[in-house]
Amino acid sequence: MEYKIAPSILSADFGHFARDIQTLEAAGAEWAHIDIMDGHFVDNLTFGAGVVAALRPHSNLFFDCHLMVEHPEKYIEPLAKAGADSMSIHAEATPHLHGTLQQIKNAGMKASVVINPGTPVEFIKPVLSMVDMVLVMSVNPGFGGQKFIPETMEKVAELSEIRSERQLNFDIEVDGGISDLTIETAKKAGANVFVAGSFVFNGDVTENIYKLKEKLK
Ligand SMILES: O=C(CO)[C@@H](O)[C@H](O)COP(=O)(O)O
Repeated sequence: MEYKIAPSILSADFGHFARDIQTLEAAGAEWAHIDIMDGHFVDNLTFGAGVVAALRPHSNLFFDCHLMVEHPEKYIEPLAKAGADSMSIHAEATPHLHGTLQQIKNAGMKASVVINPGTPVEFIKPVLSMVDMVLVMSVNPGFGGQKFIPETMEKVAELSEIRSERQLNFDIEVDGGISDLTIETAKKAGANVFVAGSFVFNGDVTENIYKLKEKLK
């Protein structure tokens, strides 16, 4: 599995997204992680497909959109049109998980399922054969700058085992509290895509991405 750093623009300068996303690309980040929050599923409100569409002409990065919203199905068409590459939806957010993931794939995007720290892997077993990625939240969703929850890595290890047992192919992404101190723990558990917000944007972005990549060698 290829390792990927996916900086979260939740910690970027909201007045300069285009500039900051170009800095990420120049610094060697593989993906841009785009946190879409509706103020209902989580207590924070960010932006929607309009901002994704506005950023698309400024970057060739893979746009990894993490939907922390109720009714994620309503965002599929707008995000596909906006140029999103991937859409990650919370297992806790819809009673129609399988159908919504299928709709995402039909719209031409990669489909990913997300689980909160309190949600077991068991809950998403029925969709593992159809997803491109599983995102394991290593903090409770809604805000950047929170402390990494190490227990969530047990779920990363469990997913990694299921993947090899069932000969599946999905990426495993971790999100929340990832820094140069925690990334190795996530890597050892079996993750290959690492979201980092505050660690990347607090200080020199290029240097911070380099520090994360060094830990993956
Ligand atoms: O989805 C979220 C928060 O809900 C994340 O993507 C955060 O943006 C990660 O921020 P840090 O924990 O790396 O500061």
